[in-house]
Order: sequence, then structure tokens, then C-alpha cells
Amino acid sequence: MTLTLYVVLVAATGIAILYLWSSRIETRPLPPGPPKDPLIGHLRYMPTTQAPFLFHEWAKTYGDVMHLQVPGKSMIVLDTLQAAVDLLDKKGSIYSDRPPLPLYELLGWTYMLSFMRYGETFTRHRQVHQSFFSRQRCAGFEPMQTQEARQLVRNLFASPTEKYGAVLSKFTTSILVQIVAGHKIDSDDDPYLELSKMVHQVFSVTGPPGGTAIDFFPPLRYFPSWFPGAYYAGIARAWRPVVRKLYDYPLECESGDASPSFLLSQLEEMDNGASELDHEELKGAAATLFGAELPTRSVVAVFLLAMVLNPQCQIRAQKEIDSVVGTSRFPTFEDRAELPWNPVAPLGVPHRSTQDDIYRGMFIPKGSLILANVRGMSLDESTYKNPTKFIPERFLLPPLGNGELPFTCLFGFGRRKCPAVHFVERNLWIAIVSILATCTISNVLDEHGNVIIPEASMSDGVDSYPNDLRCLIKPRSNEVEALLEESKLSPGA
Ligand code: HEM
Repeated sequence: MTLTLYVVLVAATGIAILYLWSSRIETRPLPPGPPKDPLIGHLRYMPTTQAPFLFHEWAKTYGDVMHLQVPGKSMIVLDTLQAAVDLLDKKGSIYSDRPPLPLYELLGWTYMLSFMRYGETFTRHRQVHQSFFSRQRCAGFEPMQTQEARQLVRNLFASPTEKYGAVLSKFTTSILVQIVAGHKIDSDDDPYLELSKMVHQVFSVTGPPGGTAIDFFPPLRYFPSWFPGAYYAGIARAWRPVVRKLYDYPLECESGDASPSFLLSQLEEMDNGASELDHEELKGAAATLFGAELPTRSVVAVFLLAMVLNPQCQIRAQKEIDSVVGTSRFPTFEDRAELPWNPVAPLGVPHRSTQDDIYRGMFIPKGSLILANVRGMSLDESTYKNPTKFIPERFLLPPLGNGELPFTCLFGFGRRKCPAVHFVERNLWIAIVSILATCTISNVLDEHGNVIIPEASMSDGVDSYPNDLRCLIKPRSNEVEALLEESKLSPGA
């Protein structure tokens, strides 16, 4: 028997054992789900792209709590806000674990809060992140965020369409690097920008968290990448040094004379013996924050896309901003109460249950992966009228809008809810309002002068981003350019 055949047989036996173990005779009714194959369950039907849409379609037939089975794993897909709140919020003590992520471990993503198992280490790290992003501390970031939003507008004006993604990254990275490492990014050659680019690449080449063959069958991590199913092991080994650099670089550069920052305050607490974290844990906590840069960039990009596809909405929003701010100054956080808004974004990291549970008479086995289908929730027609239409005023109270339920699940659920909500909301608000107040976002023309309408679709994975962001961003008026120049000279204005 050749080595390859031997290994294939061992792998197949492993999968069969996992299947038999995971489908132990269970008399309590599991939630419904689509028909499955013997032995491999739904493995053949699991979508490789655009999974949230397929799950939402299935939910129309099988209900908002669905059960899917792949070898060794039970998955529960929650397609309504009610189900997610009932389980992930109200029963947070048993629905707050994350699944083991062997591929991410191989990459070296240790002490990353986002991927951490529930337990004592999680509680300590969560506490550190929550207190860093307290409402009060986040209010202190506002002047810097305002300056960075103006710089974002300048950079958009100075860049060709194909560089808009890089400009958005620079905006989100600049803010994060200032609050995490106390370092201000002044040039396009800054090593943090290069590092951030590499981190995007790591997330985009390593597939969805928990979704690769190695996550389903961890021993594959020890195989060469040519072996069937072990492709991602090779990827992880190749990218591990980049992840390591993300851990080491910020502390190597921390000389103690940088501006106040997350790292500096944690290092001071370590010196006083008051820190919750040791050195390696602190590196992981900082890497967690740098790694969390992606969704902000993505939401601002989605906003640009929405504006180019819905020019009437852009004009209405600009009129509203002009009526509050005028045209002779830039928006500031003091205008926020007058300019209500509600961002929408699809995102989700699986939770894992740590006890058997019964919900609406259905059995949810301990160890199930719980996927909150946030995209599906945004398409719930019983809550949102014409859910696929871009109607930003839907959330305003009548007569201004439809008074529809604000989309609160954007930031996740229960004990794993995004700890940076106050910070992120400020980032998004100031970026979006500054762009609307100063820019006209219009279509790009092709070489024959025809309008190019970008396709409204997103890439898959953690780094989900518009597939097509072709648009043109120009100053709304001559006044805007003069104001931008002026604000460089007197940044407080
Ligand atoms: C538009 C931007 C953002 C959105 C939409 C967003 C949304 C989310 C969501 C949905 C989760 C998972 C919640 C769950 O499992 O139920 C999450 C977790 C997390 N987010 Fe955010 N996030 C954003 C930006 C950020 C930023 C900028 C940071 C920090 C700098 C951050 C830090 C974290 C951390 C540390 C976690 C893990 C929490 C845990 O597992 O306990 N997020 N976020």
C-alpha cells in the first residue's frame, strides 16, 4: 500500500468515526434542515460562496433555526433577530464560546480575543478591551478622528479610483495605530501601512474562520500542502512569519516616549504589577485591535458604493447635512445629535454552545457551532419593507421614515458583542458625514463616455469588501478645497 493510499484510508476512517460520534442516537428533535447524505451529512451542500444568502433561502423552507451536520460538527443557523437574541444574548452563559480554529492556531493567531475560547483567559482579555473602549475614553478620541476624517477627504481627492481602497485602509489604520501604539502615520511608506496590507492578505488567503478542511479534520495540519485537504496548512506555514511580525513589531517600536496609547498604558500597568496581561498576551491584544481594522474599511466602502448607486439619497443626505452644518465649516462631533444615522453591515464570527439546550422544543446539542446569519436578518421581510432596497430613512420615525427597527445586530451578540462599538460608531459617523459634506460621488465613464454602474456585490470571507468600487470622488465646491487648506493650518477649526 502506498503512503498516500494509507493516509487517505486513515483520514476516511477518522471522518467516519467523527460522524458516528456526532450522530450518537439522539431522541430529542433537532431543528429542521435540508435533506442530507448518509455519513457526510450536509458537507456536499455547504456553500463555498455567498453562504448567508443560501442560508436565508433555506430558512424560508426550514425555519429560522436550522440544523446542519458535517462530519464531527453540528451547526445551528439562526436567521432571525429573535432567535439570536433568545440564544446568544439571553443565554449568553452557554452560547459564548468560539469553536477551536486549528488553522488560525497554525498561523500563530494566539491571544486574539475574537477567536478566543470562552473561559478565564477570555474574561481577562475581554475586560482589558472593554475598559479601553469605554464610552468616556472613546469620547477622548474624537478630535483625532475628526482630523483623520479630513485627511481621508484630502487623500480621496488626490487619488485615482483604483486607489480608493488603499486610502480607506490608510484612514482606518492611521486611527488604530494612534490609539493602539501612539504612532502617527505621516507617509505612505510607514511600516504600519505595509503591515496592515499584509494582514489583509493573510485574512484573504486563509479562508473563512473555521471553514477549511483543516478545521474539520485538524490532523491535516501536519501534512504537506500537496496532500488532499492540506492546502491551507502550506498557506498557514508560509504566512506565519507575517502574523508574528504583527505581534512583535508594535512592542519593538514602543520606546516609551510615544503618545498615550493602549500599549503604553498596559506596559505601565505591567511595571506597576497591575496589568491583567503578560507580555505575549499584550502582543496578542494589540494584534487583535490591528486585525479588527477590516470591517470599518469595508463599511465605508459600502457607503461609497451605496452613494454612487443611489445619487438621490446622496443629494438628500447632503441637503440635510448642509441644513445642520452649513457650507462654511466642516462637520464635527457636536453635530452628531442632529444627524441621526444607522449603519448596516453583514458580518459574523461563529459562537459555540457549551451545554445541551432546548429552544422552542428543539434540541441544540452541546458543542454546536452557532451561526447568526446577520445578512439573513437584514432581509427579514416581516421587519424590513423592501429589504434589498437602499432606504436609509426606513429607520427614522414617521413622518420622516418608516420607523423600522434599528439594525442593532450589526455588532454581534451577548458576551461576544464587539467591544469597540463606541469607537467604531464614531469612526464611521465622522468619515461618512465628512465625505457627504465635502464630496460628490459620481459614476466613472468608460472610454466611450458611457456611465459605468458598479456591481452591488461583496467578496466572501472575513475581508468582505465590495467587488466593484468604481466611482469618482470630487470636491463638492471650490469652497471645500479652500476649507481643507485652511483646516490644515488650524486643525482645531
Ligand atoms: C464597522 C466596524 C466593525 C463592525 C461592524 C464590527 C462588528 C463585530 C462583530 C459582529 C463581532 C462579533 C460579535 C459576535 O461574535 O457576536 C465583533 C467582534 C469584535 N470586534 Fe468588532 N466590529 C467592527 C470594528 C471593530 C474595531 C475597529 C475593533 C477594535 C479596534 C473591533 C474589535 C472587536 C473585537 C476585539 C471583537 C471580538 C470580541 C469577542 O470575541 O469577545 N471591532 N465585531
